Amino acid sequence: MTMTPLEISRFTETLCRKAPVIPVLVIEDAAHAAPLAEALIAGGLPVLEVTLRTPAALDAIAAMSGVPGGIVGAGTVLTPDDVRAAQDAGAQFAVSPGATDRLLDACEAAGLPILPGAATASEAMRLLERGYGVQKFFPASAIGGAPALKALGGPLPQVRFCPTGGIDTANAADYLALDNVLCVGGSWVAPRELVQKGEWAAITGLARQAAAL
Ligand SMILES: O=C(O)C(=O)C[C@H](O)[C@H](O)COP(=O)(O)O
Repeated sequence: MTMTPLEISRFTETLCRKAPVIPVLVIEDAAHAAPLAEALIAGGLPVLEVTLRTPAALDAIAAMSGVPGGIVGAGTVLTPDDVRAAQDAGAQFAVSPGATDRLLDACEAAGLPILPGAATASEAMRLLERGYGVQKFFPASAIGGAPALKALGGPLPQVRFCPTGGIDTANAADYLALDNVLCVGGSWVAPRELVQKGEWAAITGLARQAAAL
């Protein structure tokens, strides 16, 4: 079923309001997917983004989709093929570092809500013109961090963001304090080493801290 940009924006706004942090997950072994999802959900982070950057990503999305209480999406969605593959695997939403018309067309046609990325006023305006009032701000810290996002909020207060890229416990609160920030995305809640070692309780601890931000 197709979705309009407005319907997509409503969906992504609800998604971004579920918890202050969306974990960005790079999964190398699909066997880690279900326990990792359980650990993050137990810590209070139900919205999970699995980046399509590893061969295991689609299997990981499929495995995580079976975990109760979670909402699993695909990150690094770049092409219409990615949109199809993510949806087939069970992804309920897509996240992209930027946005192209081809990608947005594919998501709308497939009815896969997308959180499209913007890094400048012109990119944010272009998305807004098409009906996307909820956007990812990427790569957040490298392009000026919370002060840059606050400045964008002056002329563009109607755009709400999920900043991602270089965010961790030390700076997440600076972003979350802004009126135009709904939530932040970050990989810090699922460090590679803890995932490799299967230290799920430690990951639940990090999730709990993030959920309390
Ligand atoms: O490719 C995408 O769609 C992404 O979502 C990229 C991520 O935003 C960053 O890779 C997360 O950045 P860190 O939290 O600094 O590790």
